[in-house]
Amino acid sequence: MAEAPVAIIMGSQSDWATMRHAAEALDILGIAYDARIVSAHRTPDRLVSFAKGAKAAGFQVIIAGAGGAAHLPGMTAAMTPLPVFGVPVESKSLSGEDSLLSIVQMPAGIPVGTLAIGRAGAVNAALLAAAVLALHDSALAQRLDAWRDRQTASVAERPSDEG
Ligand SMILES: Nc1c(C(=O)O)ncn1[C@@H]1O[C@H](COP(=O)(O)O)[C@@H](O)[C@H]1O
Repeated sequence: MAEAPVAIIMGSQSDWATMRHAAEALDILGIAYDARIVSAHRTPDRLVSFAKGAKAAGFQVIIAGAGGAAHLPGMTAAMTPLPVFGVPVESKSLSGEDSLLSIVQMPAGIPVGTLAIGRAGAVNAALLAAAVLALHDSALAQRLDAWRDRQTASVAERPSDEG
């Protein structure tokens, strides 16, 4: 079994600026993860070996971030029974709409849980991964509740000039 229940994979080093927000959210929740660069286009053999072996390696959830022609989440989902959450990384040319559409429009039968473009999507992918793991981990469920309580408490009732 892998020591980390969550794999964060991304198509390029350049995606880490976005995907590190997923990693940070997992850190806050005390969830171990393994972050790797895997590209359906540039490292296809690495993708096949990772995706086919992910369950046997002990991963329980996969977060996959990619930009542009973002085939990574869908191709990963095609080769593993594990839940895959896809994060569209904001691209320079088309602002991430290309990434979003590449990830979200999967054919029936092979699902990818698709998040928002960019940082919000990366954070929410981590929170969804946490929610899945919390179904069978009551201590984590309590940490997740506490995280939400802190978020709620941090929202002021009125706007301030100081921001
Ligand atoms: N979409 C994919 C895949 C894939 O889907 O397998 N592999 C790399 N890429 C994307 O190419 C973009 C540009 O990559 P570079 O910055 O390395 O040129 C990245 O956002 C990456 O996710």
